[in-house]
Amino acid sequence: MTQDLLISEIKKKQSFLCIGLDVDLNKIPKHLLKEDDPIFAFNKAIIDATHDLCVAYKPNTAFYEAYGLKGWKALEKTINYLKENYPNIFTIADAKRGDIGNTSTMYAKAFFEGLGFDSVTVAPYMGKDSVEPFLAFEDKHTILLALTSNRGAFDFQTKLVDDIEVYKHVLETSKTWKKSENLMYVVGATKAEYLADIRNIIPDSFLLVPGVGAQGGNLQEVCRYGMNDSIGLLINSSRGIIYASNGEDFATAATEKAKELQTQMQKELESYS
Ligand SMILES: O=c1ccn([C@@H]2O[C@H](COP(=O)(O)O)[C@@H](O)[C@H]2O)c(=O)[nH]1
Repeated sequence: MTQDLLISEIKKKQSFLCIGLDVDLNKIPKHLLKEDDPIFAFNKAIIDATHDLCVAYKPNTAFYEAYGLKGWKALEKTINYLKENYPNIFTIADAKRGDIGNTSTMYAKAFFEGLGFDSVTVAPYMGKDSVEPFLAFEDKHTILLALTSNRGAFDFQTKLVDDIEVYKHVLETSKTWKKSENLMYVVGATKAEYLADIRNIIPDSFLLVPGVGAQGGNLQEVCRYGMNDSIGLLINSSRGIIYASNGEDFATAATEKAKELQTQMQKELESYS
């Protein structure tokens, strides 16, 4: 999916919401556990109930890998369901991959060709030759971890190297890589105070921003410092939407939570334009 199509969907839906499909069988409604494939049944219901309100879905692969072959099959069914029914929705495999070049190529093939995701999250730690194999894929997007939402982000990402924070090195250096136009970046909503500096380095890139809701990030603050002329933001919420209720009404409860965020996003879009 091209970035232009993503931007036009954001404008059409007045939403830059990404919904995280982090399925935990201990948290989904009990009545779904008797389905053949409870993970897919849950995802299908959530997607059908929320697709009008969001522009992206982000399954975190850990939640599928944890259930072995059944989990991986549920992930495949979920992405196929999205592609067949809602082809204009942007899909993100939150897999945080990255390895030596030939291995990265295989990871990229697995997520872009095998599963058909539009994008995958990648860790920058192993450098240029570990990321460029992902960037080589046409109309696919590599979402590089820049400044993450967790406390551990301060262990390395904000440390100074040559008087510059490591996450700034990641942003500056990655801009020099081949096909860097296919890059987007992860910046945690809990790090909104860093967004002005980040926008000085990468004014035009899309940011995937997890950490609103359960992690305490503030949507308005993220918009104030992170939005650009093409909006440039995908704000993710996972648990806050998909586990709004664990009863029979879980899908309606997810719609309501997604609607709350979409309404706030619409207000931000109106005040920005
Ligand atoms: O910096 C990061 C990078 C990734 N994540 C992932 O996003 C979701 C957040 O889920 P919530 O339930 O909305 O907190 C989850 O998959 C994380 O692994 C992140 O939180 N921060």
